[in-house]
Amino acid sequence: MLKLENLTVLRGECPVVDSVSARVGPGEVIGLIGPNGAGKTSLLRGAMGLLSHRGDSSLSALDPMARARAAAWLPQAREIAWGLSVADLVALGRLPHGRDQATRGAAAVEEALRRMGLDNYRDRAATQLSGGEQARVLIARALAQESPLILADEPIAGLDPAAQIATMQVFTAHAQAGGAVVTSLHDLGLAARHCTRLWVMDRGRLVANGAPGEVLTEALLAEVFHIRAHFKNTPEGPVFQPLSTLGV
Ligand SMILES: Nc1ncnc2c1ncn2[C@@H]1O[C@H](COP(=O)(O)OP(=O)(O)OP(=O)(O)O)[C@@H](O)[C@H]1O
Repeated sequence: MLKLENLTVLRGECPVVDSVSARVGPGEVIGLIGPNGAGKTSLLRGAMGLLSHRGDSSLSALDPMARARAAAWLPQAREIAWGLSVADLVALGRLPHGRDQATRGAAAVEEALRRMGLDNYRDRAATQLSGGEQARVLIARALAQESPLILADEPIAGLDPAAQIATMQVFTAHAQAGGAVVTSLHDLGLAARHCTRLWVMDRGRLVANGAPGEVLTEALLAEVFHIRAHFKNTPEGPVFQPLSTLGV
């Protein structure tokens, strides 16, 4: 669903993502983790073809409409400027499908509103919602797009705990229905619990790529995140708790 080959992303003249190669297949929820400035946003934007890059991303070669049908992009900046109703804003996710899918489109919008718990918000002006509510509307817009792949940049930042878990569960459901998600996030506990695989970025490089239990080692947490943490596999899934910072 996504293939990155030696993807190097430039900000101006400066490479901020260094020769990343990775693949995403159906059924995967990839958690893209790493410290501030590690290159997570740049990797996602480069993969979408939104930043100048060297190397290849299977998405960047597509024309914009085909790319939007292949992948929904949820950027980190989530200010809503248009005073549309929530339902109309979520319906914008259908644009890549043109007019010929009007019936399917209405159903997809309803499903997206339901999944993000927005049924009772449909007629509200999106600009008059709280920050977390607006974030849920934008996730719903991405779901309504019905693209097999979702690339999301910190989609759960600013959501309350229930909405964070619900969103990760929505991503899991999307993957289990044959899609895939790549989402950056800073909550390593949610990453460990809800992601099938983690990509760890550090100073522009992909330094680990594997199952949460394999990746979140004491050594990696110290080296990349400069923290000490408690990690335990429980019957309810992995539990991860950062404990203290380490000197850098
Ligand atoms: N517009 C820009 N121009 C130049 N350099 C930039 C620009 N935006 C980001 N950078 C630099 O690129 C590097 C990677 O930034 P990026 O936003 O991809 O990191 P990130 O891992 O998403 O960080 P965060 O967790 O803070 O969101 C950083 O060193 C940052 O300073």
